[in-house]
Amino acid sequence: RLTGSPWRDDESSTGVTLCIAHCSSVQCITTGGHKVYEKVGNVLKLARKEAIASGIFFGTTGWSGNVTLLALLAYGGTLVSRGTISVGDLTSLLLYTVYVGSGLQMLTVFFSSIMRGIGAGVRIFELLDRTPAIPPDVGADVDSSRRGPIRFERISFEYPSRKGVQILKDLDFEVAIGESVAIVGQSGSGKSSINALLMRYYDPVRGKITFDGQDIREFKPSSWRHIIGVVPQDPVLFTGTIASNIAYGNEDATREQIEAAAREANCEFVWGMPQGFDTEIGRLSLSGGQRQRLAIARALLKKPAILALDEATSSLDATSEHRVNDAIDKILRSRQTTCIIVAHRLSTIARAERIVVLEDGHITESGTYRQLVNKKDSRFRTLMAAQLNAAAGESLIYKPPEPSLKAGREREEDL
Ligand SMILES: Nc1ncnc2c1ncn2[C@@H]1O[C@H](COP(=O)(O)OP(=O)(O)OP(=O)(O)O)[C@@H](O)[C@H]1O
Repeated sequence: RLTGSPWRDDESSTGVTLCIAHCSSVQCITTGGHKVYEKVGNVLKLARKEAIASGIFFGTTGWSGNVTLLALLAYGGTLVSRGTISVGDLTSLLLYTVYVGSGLQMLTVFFSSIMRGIGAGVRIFELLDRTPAIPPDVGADVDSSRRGPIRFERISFEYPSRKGVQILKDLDFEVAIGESVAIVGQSGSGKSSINALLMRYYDPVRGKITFDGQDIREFKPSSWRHIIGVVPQDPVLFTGTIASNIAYGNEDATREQIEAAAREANCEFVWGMPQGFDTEIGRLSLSGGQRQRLAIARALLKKPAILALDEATSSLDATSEHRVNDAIDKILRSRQTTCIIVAHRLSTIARAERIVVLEDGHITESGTYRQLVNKKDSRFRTLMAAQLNAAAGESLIYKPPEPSLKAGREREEDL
């Protein structure tokens, strides 16, 4: 209780923090931010309680201090008038009492500040003391120049927070060096979970993932993650310059390397900015497509052995999607990097050399774009029916990317 403050009320303070962080969503969903007022109201109630409690405490101590002084003055005055003590004695006594009293009062203020500090510290230390299920610095280092196939061997997986719900069941597939594989499936089929396992945010319940024949659990997670470039659906930017955002995680990168990665990722918009790579940006100060391309540049700067694209084009408009797909194409064409692409958009999926269909936690279909599209009653066709029909209708308008791969050539004939 002593270490508490209104901000120790986790539910309310987390609610307020979330509401402020996502204020635009809150405003459009609740048309007036009622939730924010509700949460702020809760915090305000607690703050009022705290203010009343400290008001009573400081009021009482201040009042009793003053009453003590007056009593001393009255009693001391009578002693002086009787000649028992001198005026000097009384003055010294009063001064000492004032010093000791104000010292004690400062001690109580200091004490309450310390208690608040301890309260805040406890939360931080609770977090720091948590033992990660996957220690980030235990295991063998992975040489950043190492290349090899990735194998998902009979993987079964369930989230620790949802025991008993199997997300992946006996998942078995391989991605060769430099190959690009698109994972397709219905929403919630477990596509992103495959990436989460690859990144070792979680370990499978059964089975193993191997890289170059070695179980990835033998690698030090921080070192393993260093050879993987990730482009998520909603990339996070940090407050700082564009250059520092691209170089995030690669602090030793030179300006030339940063610019080369930006060029490869089609970040031409950076050169159009008044301060170029030194332009200061915030969390959301670029468009979705620009953020996506910046994330691709960030991933490319690592020269990753594996590139995991997780719905990188799902939320983009046609122009941004085209620019991002073009950047992805350049990577696929170089064949230096093994690519695992989780995507919903046909235009992105069709760029991969091989497509695997994920259903009910395992792979139900695998093949090139052409094989799956031409296969009668294929699951891929059912899943992509709407987009395939739209693509068929627009086949005269839709221009597929430069076919650098065999699969690309096949796909071009089909679209
Ligand atoms: N952190 C988590 N804890 C518990 N369950 C989760 C977690 N993340 C995802 N899930 C559940 O796992 C299942 C698969 O989720 P996943 O995100 O892998 O699907 P997805 O195929 O990528 O979906 P989408 O295409 O909509 O992104 C879903 O049922 C989801 O509710």
